[in-house]
Amino acid sequence: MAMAYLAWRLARRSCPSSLQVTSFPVVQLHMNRTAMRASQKDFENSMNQVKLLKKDPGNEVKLKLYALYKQATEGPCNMPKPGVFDLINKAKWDAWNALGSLPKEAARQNYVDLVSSLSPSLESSSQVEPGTDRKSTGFETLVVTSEDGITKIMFNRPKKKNAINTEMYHEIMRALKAASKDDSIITVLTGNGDYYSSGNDLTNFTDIPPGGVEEKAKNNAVLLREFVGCFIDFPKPLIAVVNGPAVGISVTLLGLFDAVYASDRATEMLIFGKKLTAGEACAQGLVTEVFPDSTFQKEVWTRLKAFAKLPPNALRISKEVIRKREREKLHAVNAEECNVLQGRWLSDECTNAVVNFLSRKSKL
Ligand SMILES: CCCCCCCCCC/C=C\CC(=O)SCCNC(=O)CCNC(=O)[C@H](O)C(C)(C)COP(=O)(O)OP(=O)(O)OC[C@H]1O[C@@H](n2cnc3c(N)ncnc32)[C@H](O)[C@@H]1OP(=O)(O)O
Repeated sequence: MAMAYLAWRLARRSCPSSLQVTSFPVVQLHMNRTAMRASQKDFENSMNQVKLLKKDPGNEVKLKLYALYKQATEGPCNMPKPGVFDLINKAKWDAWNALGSLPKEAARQNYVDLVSSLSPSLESSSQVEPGTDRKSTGFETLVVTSEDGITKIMFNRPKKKNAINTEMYHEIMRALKAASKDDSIITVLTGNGDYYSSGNDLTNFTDIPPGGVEEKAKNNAVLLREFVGCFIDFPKPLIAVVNGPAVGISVTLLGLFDAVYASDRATEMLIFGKKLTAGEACAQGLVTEVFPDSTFQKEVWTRLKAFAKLPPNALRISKEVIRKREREKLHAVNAEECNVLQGRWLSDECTNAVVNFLSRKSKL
């Protein structure tokens, strides 16, 4: 973690204005009424599409749809918690409650995204013009969509606060590689639910291979180096839309983004065991701009859509000019950090921290 922070400081030092340089001209746009209606219309279309589904999407998806619908129409869960034996209502309550204070607008968007991911047959009935809104399937832990020149990679483990498990590390790398080659202009990372991400999934440390913990630590270090390397080498403007609290590696990675927009609901950015509010992270240069949660999605996506209309080659070339001066150093710091981490993962301090977290429920 310390070294990732160093990478961030290094990036900022060697290019003090890098956030600004690739944070594009400020375009003052306001959500117009057409856009707001379209969003509500998409939501209504999606509700109709759900009724037309030919295949049962399964209980987990149905619960997600239920929760997002309730959140989008009524806001945060306001029902008393059902008793333990009332299994169905308890599952519904849990799903809704897990969305925390996710804004209605974001819930509506997530509902639309989820519905359009459910069946390829829906796409033909969708009113979206073919080719303007594409969803990549084949991801278990992400929802990846491409629309209006923006590829959106959304962490999609809201019940686990978007903790990054091994599968998600691999899928993020795959999604970034695909986004670097697709026809989108900018790429956005964001989280589904009330968290941006709670960082490394601590259960990653529990699956020990036959070679023991040393082999595990070594494999993790190799993978982590490749993972962070994908962010260092990503060629297009990369934007983080930090919709809620962010922890650990999800925070340290922010230094490698070109712009970071945070909701003021991201009250916790855990770094070095210290909590920063989004405003404090902004003052430190880790976040580009903070928005009130009530207007966060609207303001940020309006801005991003405007960025995506900027000349793509100029954006890429600007990023390359900046990044090439620091790329070598960033890779060197990344390699060093992964070596240090490989040792730290074998320490008693790390084992104790993981065991404490994983056993905390049994202590209650
Ligand atoms: C490339 C491949 C390499 C693979 C591995 C090595 C990579 C190493 C990367 C670098 C190393 C470290 C950097 C880090 O990211 S360290 C930070 C790790 N994160 C944490 O310590 C946060 C732990 N979580 C919490 O403290 C809390 O959950 C919370 C985020 C403050 C939220 O609290 P809450 O009370 O609101 O919600 P809670 O009930 O705790 O959580 C809901 C469910 O989500 C599960 N969960 C949350 N975070 C994690 C996590 N990080 N790992 C695993 N599981 C997590 C939690 O257990 C609950 O699950 P359940 O409902 O009990 O089933």
